[in-house]
Amino acid sequence: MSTTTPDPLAAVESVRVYAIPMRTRFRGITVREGMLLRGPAGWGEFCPFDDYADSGSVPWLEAAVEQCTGHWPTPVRDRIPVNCTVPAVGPDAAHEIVTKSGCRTAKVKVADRPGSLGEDQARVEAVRSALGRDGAIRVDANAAWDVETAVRHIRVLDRSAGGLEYVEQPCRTLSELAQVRRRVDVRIAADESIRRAEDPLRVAVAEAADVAVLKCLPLGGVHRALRVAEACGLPCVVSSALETTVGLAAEVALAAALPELPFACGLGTLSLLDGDVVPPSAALRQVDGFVSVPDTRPEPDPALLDAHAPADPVVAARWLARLSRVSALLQER
Ligand SMILES: O=C(O)CCC(=O)C1=CC=C[C@@H](O)[C@@H]1C(=O)O
Ligand SMILES: [Mg+2]
Repeated sequence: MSTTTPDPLAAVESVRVYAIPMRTRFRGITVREGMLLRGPAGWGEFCPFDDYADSGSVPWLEAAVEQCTGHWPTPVRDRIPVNCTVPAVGPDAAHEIVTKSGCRTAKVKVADRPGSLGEDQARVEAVRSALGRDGAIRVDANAAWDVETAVRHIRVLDRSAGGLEYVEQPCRTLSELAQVRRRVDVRIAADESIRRAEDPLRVAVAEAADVAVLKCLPLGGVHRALRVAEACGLPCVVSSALETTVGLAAEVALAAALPELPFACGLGTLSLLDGDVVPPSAALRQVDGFVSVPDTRPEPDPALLDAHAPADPVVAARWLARLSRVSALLQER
């Protein structure tokens, strides 16, 4: 017997495509693209990175639909401590990013390319000099190392940093993370191991990591991410997926609702984008290391939506086609 599942986009009233340049190349991205969906509860953001196939983009769509049709859980805090994010830039630029941010925690991208250890050390040293002794430094290797390289580089970078708060995703697999974790004195955080897992609710991350990084858009929404937090049983850090204020609002809602928030969150990322879709007064920008939890939903400014619409119609057509394929997959589930 076949059952008809409802069209996931049935409640969506309109969609807009955006293309916003990045201030600095980040994660290989120079222009952040995505879609905004308007529904009865407000706006949602659908913005899977290019390396997410259609099946991996389904949770991103679930998150967008949750945003524009659902409700947020009750917040337990009214502001979120955040880290500044330092891309793979030179030491002077890294120093300036940290100083200008006012944040007391910095997340530094490392292992951007093979043979980058010397540059990584210089970047981390510059970040320490900008933060002073009492700031916290974490590094993110985005799964670039094998176990031996990870152990060696983590020890070196821990010394350069004068102590690392944690290392995010040093290697690809959970078993590699567990091996590294047994051999270094620095905490290990899992990001891709959770957000790219087939079933994030069942990832046995406890042996492999000390901290779980949660991004609610790739995890299928705020409510699903809260269940992942509970299931993994680790302290959680909420980190953005480089969204505009619309998607960032969901990440902030997650961080606001988590029962415990022992570390700063990676939610100061609006400064990486050269533009936003809401007026500056409503932008979820960090100030002195905190993002305030808003009590209203983000409302894009029509003029900004127009200003950030992609100039090339091929880009909009590509996103509309992606939305339609991913929503068909979601409907099949
Ligand atoms: O956590 C932060 O400080 C900012 C967000 C961030 O670093 C990332 C956002 C999205 C994709 C990424 O490759 C990257 C990450 O790996 O955590
Ligand atoms: Mg990461």
